[in-house]
Amino acid sequence: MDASTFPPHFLEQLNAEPGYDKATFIDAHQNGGSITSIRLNPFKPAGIKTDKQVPWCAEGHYLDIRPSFTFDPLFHAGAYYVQEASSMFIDHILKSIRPKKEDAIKVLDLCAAPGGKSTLLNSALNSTDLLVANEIIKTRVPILTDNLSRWGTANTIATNNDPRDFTGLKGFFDVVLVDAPCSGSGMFRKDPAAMNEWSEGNVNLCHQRQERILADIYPAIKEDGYLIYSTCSYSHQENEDILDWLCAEYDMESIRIPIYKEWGIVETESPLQKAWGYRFYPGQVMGEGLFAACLRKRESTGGASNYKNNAQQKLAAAELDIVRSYVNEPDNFYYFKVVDDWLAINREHQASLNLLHKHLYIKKSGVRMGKLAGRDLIPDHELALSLLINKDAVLTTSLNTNQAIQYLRRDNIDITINEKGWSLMEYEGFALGWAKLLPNRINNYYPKEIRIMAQQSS
Ligand SMILES: C[S@@+](CC[C@H](N)C(=O)[O-])C[C@H]1O[C@@H](n2cnc3c(N)ncnc32)[C@H](O)[C@@H]1O
Repeated sequence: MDASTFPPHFLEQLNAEPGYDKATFIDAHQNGGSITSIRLNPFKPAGIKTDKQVPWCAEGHYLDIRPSFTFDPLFHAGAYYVQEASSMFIDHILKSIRPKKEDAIKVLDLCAAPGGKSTLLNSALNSTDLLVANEIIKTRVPILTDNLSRWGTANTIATNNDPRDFTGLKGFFDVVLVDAPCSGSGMFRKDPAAMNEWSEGNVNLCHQRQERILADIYPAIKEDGYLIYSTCSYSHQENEDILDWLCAEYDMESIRIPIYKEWGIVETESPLQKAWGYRFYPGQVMGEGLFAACLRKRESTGGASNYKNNAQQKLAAAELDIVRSYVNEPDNFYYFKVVDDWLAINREHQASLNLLHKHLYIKKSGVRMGKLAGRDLIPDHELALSLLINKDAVLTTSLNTNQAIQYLRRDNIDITINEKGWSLMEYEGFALGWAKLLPNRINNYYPKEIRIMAQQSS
């Protein structure tokens, strides 16, 4: 890749951007190779050996070689997420604005699929904090809910809404992340084909869409709450100009995020309002292109105090007892039914859930536990991957690597087991899903939609 490979006018525009160094940038695109990084799940510590830590995220690690994640059962168990390192800076922003996790907060990840930043935010939250992960595009919701399920927590709600649907939730969120759809130049190194999509016209369209999204979501931020804004674009129009527009249009204050010089991140100020932003250039940081900024809302746009709603479903006590027996510390959860499915969410979020139901199209809430058939629970995949499952209440089967791959392919598993009934299928102590053990065979219940389809190269 040389300078002539970039789209016309792209490098010219970059020349004017703060902190940009042409030679380093082009060299990183020509010779930089690809950087592999993962982020460990703090709720599923698996003792994974890694090479070097991502400086701005304690759970982020670089790998010297890119292994085949598809054929690693721990990946499917949710022990880690494969994430580009610069994106993990959002963790640093959240921890900077909330150094102590004292009062519970409500966080919205507005543009969430496939869920990289949702699982990042979730890792930094307590179970008493709520994370709402929203994705506007329906076909992108399943990957988001799968990734949240793998992470295993019961304090998340996934929704499928347009940003304007949140206007009824005035002042509801303490923190809103808008990881905006953008022109994507920050991903050129990873995905050179994205260069064909880039044009100045598209940058302008992205800018307009970003303003629309932010205007729609602004009322849902609480007074003194925070907006974290990020893009994977280098364009001023999508970054500093957006900060200028936000500060001019609304009563927002820019928040300066502490960074170390060694990290290689460029701190910028927007031209008019002097709002701080953070630019990541490949070659200067060990990661791809990113822009991030944080602002505090200084005004009230209504809401917040009215949000009390404790509508309770009538649940049969005998059924509830069965469901609770599958849960560690069952008093920590609120149980409810959606059609025949039982679900559980950290109990602090009952009122939020009821309220969100009135405004949004909910695609996942807490953990789906399964259906009752008489006194038996037909367990759901989400329950297997969740942190709330009481392993003393179920059979467990340990699989070696080959058996785990057979299981994840939804194939027959070469194993002899003498027990009968639903069994949690585990690899190195981490649950992968369910199987039903029958006298002469094992029924593999790994979900079809996420089974491994690829062939392993020898
Ligand atoms: C940069 S991606 C999000 C990546 C995600 N935050 C992550 O870290 O995994 C932007 C997301 O915004 C969504 N999107 C596209 N148009 C949108 C709109 N008008 N309003 C809200 N979200 C939109 C896209 O479907 C996409 O999932």
